[in-house]
Amino acid sequence: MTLDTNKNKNIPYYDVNFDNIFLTKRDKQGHKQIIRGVSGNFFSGELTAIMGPSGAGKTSLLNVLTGYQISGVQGTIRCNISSENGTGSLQYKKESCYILQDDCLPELFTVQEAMMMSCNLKTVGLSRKAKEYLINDILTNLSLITCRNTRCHHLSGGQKKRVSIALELVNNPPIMFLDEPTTGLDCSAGSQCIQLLKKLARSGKTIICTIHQPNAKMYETFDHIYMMAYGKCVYQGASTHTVDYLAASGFHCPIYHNPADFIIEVVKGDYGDHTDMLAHAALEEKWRGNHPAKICNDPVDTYKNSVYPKQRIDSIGMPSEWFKFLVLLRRSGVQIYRDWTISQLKILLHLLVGLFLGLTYQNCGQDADKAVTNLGFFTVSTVYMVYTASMPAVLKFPSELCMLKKENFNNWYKVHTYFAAVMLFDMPLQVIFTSVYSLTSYLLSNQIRDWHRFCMLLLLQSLSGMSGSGFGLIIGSLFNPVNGTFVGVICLCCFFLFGGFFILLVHMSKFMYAVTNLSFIAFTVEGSMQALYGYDRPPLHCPEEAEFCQYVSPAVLLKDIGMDKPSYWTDVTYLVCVIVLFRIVAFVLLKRKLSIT
Ligand SMILES: Nc1ncnc2c1ncn2[C@@H]1O[C@H](COP(=O)(O)OP(=O)(O)OP(=O)(O)O)[C@@H](O)[C@H]1O
Repeated sequence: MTLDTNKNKNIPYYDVNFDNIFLTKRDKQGHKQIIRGVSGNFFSGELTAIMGPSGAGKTSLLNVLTGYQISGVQGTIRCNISSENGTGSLQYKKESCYILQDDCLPELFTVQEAMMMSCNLKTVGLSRKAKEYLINDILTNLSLITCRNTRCHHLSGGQKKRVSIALELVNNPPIMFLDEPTTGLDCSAGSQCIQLLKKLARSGKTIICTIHQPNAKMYETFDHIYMMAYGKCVYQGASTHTVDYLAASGFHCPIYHNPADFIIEVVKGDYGDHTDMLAHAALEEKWRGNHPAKICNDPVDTYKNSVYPKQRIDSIGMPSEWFKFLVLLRRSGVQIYRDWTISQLKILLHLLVGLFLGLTYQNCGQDADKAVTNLGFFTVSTVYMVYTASMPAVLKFPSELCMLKKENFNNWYKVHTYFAAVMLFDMPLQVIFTSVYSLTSYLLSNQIRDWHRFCMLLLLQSLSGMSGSGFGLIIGSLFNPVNGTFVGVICLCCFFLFGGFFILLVHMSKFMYAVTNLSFIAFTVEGSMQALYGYDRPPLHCPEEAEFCQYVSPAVLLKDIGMDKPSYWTDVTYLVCVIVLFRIVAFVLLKRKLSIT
């Protein structure tokens, strides 16, 4: 279907046409029909508002039109992209962007930095100067130039909304969907936002947004109103035709009454249930405004000095996933550096805890009388490393999910690119944290001065930290932060129980001993004891004040606690496998979470 015939052929104009759309969702009572056979046309150059009372199905319709919601959808969505080059839904998704209600901005970055990141992730072939020029252009047009150096978490609600729009404008998408862009904004910021959208629409874009009861002036700004009630369309036409439409259906809008308020009152049922009658009346074409709305002759007059005069940005192309990986890697690095709670504070805490535990277990390392206490020290150290690595990881995905969902859906990057960048930063960070803790506690607890053994211990402790963070990522992908913290702690307690200290391996039944194979903590403790007491370590020192030292011989100690098999490298291999496995599972779960709609 070609909806557009007389527009400038050099510039792609995309109209969206949908026909007989149904959306059914399952809930406890069975199937619930949320959208009930709606159809319509949204033209380029027009600013369309999807309106309706709360629960009418506005967001659901937007989710369906954007492709955000796939399951339970019936009907057809067409866009003249498909009729032009046959690339269908993929191309439609590429040409459109969806700005969700929550802004989900990179909080620790300035507006300028966030824009540059968006540019780097969505454009290729532009010099840095050209990118800066483009950013300047967009920020000027969106009145954001004065806050370009402000970090996103310091922006006002209206500024945040405009930054969300600015980030998507970088690659100049011809179709823009926005879910409640004025929610949370005051009257003037809301009007400013709608004026901006109108300006963008006039540059040739198809702009569709959901909106809650706008004031009369804002209502008139919209070219096209798509009114919904109870999952049906009860009016589609120009905002200026609303009063006439309602009058033709027998509802007379009082003078000085906001038509937007009046039509909502009518469709909500304040004057009786007339949904079916209005749904039928809404099929009439005559209420539609003169479409398509007049498009500026110069399509880039929104961006007067644009670096893309009369040229679509997609002709410049998208960067490779490798380049995006590098951009995301840098973003992760800057984020870690700027968030002092996940970098500087953690290093300080690891140092302090290392001092505290080192002093608590002072002189346990070489004292034959305190050999079993030393086993406690390694268990506590492993518990500490695993716990401190896993709990932040439990919160990692939930805290970034909003931004990840938005950016991934709008084709900024693929999930595996994001995941790889995040993981690459996580591992060296774990090694740094572990080194700070291990070195301090190792020296203070007076362990054997053998750097080879220390390095073996460090390797194991680092691997246990990475396993812990992998475990945390799995929990974070499965549960929300509250449930995740709870479930995570319970699972870790079970792992700790089978760690080989709270109950010695030699005191377990065969079955329970086999269960310890599931605990990566058991492997870490065993490997640590092997590293420190194995490999023909000379006899331990028995202090004079002790009457009898049972464990002068390290080999006897290892035998008595059931860790005498030389298994250090097996333990290392096991932990490496656990790290890989946990991360693969976390990735699959994250991908699944992002695709559930
Ligand atoms: N997963 C679901 N299971 C069952 N019902 C659902 C589900 N998701 C949405 N609904 C129902 O679908 C209807 C439409 O929801 P939607 O969010 O699209 O409404 P809306 O018009 O955007 O409302 P609001 O203006 O309040 O945001 C509501 O009645 C809602 O309760």
